[in-house]
Amino acid sequence: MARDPPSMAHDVAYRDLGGPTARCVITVHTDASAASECEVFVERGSARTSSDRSPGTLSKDPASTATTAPPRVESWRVVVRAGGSELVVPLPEDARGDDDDAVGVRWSKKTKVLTVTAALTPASSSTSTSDDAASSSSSEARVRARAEMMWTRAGGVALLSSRGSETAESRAWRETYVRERLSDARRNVAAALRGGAPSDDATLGYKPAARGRKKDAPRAGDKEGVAALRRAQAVQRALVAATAAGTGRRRRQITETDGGVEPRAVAKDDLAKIMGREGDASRGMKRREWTAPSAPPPAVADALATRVPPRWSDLRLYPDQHPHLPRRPLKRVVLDGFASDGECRNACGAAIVAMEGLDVVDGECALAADDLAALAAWGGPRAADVVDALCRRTRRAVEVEFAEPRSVYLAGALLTRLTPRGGSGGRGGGGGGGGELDAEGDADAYDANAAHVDKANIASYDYSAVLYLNAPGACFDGGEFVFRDGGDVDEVVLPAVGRLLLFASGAENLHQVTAVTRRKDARAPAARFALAMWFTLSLDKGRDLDVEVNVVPAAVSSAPATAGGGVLRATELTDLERMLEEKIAKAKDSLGFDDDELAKLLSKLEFVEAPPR
Ligand SMILES: O=C(O)CCC(=O)C(=O)O
Ligand SMILES: [Fe+2]
Repeated sequence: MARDPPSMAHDVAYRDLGGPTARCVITVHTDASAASECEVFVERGSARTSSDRSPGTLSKDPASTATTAPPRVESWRVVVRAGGSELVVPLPEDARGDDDDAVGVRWSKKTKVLTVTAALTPASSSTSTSDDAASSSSSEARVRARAEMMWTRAGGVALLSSRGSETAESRAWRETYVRERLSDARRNVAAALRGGAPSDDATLGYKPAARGRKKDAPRAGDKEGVAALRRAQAVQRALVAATAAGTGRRRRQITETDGGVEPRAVAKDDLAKIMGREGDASRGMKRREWTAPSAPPPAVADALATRVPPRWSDLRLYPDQHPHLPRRPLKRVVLDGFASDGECRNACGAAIVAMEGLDVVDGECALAADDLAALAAWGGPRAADVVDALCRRTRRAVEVEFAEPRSVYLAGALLTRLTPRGGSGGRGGGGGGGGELDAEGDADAYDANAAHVDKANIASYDYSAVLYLNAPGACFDGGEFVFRDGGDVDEVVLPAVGRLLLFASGAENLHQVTAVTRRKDARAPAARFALAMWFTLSLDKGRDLDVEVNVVPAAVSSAPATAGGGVLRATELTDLERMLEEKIAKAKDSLGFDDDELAKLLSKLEFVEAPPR
């Protein structure tokens, strides 16, 4: 039966972000019934020919998004098509998208609202006369060198080979990456320094150092919610006390051959389910599987029996204490080869670039990775693509591994970078109970090294997943994941490139991460990268990866900045240098470089193209 073409009411808002950049938000209300009915194009130039058109089809599968190299940009407009309707939103004559800019597209099935977000700079600030070209070119080299240094300092060591030297592959990748992401870094640094820290406004809603842990915390007025969380955290404290590190704890290295769990090939059927439409069933994914303790340590059991009201089944602690609830699996799983080396490198690179300008607290920098539009704005479209694919694959792995018949939703994702903590180790490793709530329901700063229960901090978390993007050795020491079980056993999982760790988020999985340290002979700063993901069975607490689409069209990437094109202006570069200098000074503190070391590094690096070896 023929349907009327969907209607498309829309409005356009421009927001000044300070400096030369403005944000354009196009909100389209449509009665299209599915995201797949909508297409979004960014059109460049005045003529509408196929070569002028960079299609960014809003589809369920980001990989299917086609790209054509856009021509030189004169003007541009956004075209939205749904069914038989077409909406053309011309952007102001004097505006153009930043080179390499990310245009975010978000479709909400619930509200049928399509949001297109783009950052714009006035055309006048990006054109330059040919007189500028020469100075532009040498300044660009300087900025490149600085950007590369920043990259290295920020953790580019992730890409070193085990011998401590950079691999040819990673060098090629880094060079491309730095070139492609220079403008992102520039924007990030500018945003970061404008107000000390990036504001919400400058980051498409991305909250820099908020670890995502508070988003589900009850408000001060929500007495019951606060009380429930306090009870949860009381148990977390009891668990931490009952398994306190120190005397007599035994370490079991789960991922080592000696005394560990034997890895086995993942069955073909499971592999096909986990990889989904990504195919590639030829990859050598291996699984280790073992169990979490089925009962709490006696001291905790006592505390539960006397202090915890029965209705506190919210935390769904040990399943055998709550027989009326579905049994939660006690399984712990490690999947090796879950992500490819390339995916891990890209995710690391995304983290490195997107973390420019973000706060580092006790050596940890965390970046919300579940808001793809924000991630794209910070790390570039490729960042969003790779993280999106990894989250979707992880969701499938959770379903397969835990034979979970219910729908599993993504509740949160963080890209994390752990570097050595300053001073004498601070609060690290002592088990302070990460992210505790105060009376108002406010969480303390999360402490990456404290023993904690994920569900005691965010009640809606049901499954936890950590994908390791780099490994100890060349890059860092320490940074082990430790399950702190009753019975005096510590079960240790070592990070490895592409290794995924899965466990249920409840109290049977008290865990912590040991401090990241720098090797004595290390030539580069230590940094441990991971993508942590949490899944929930509550629809209203998570994002349905099957329904909601949050795709950044690759279409908006454009030609790399060239001196001849006059894309970068000397005045802007001077600003950038100053900003980078400030950033370096900040990095100095967090990475523990002293002034001499830094001065040496700076003098060496001023005009070179390559980072230090
Ligand atoms: O990075 C890791 O290995 C685990 C991090 C973690 O436990 C968390 O973020 O909740
Ligand atoms: Fe955790």
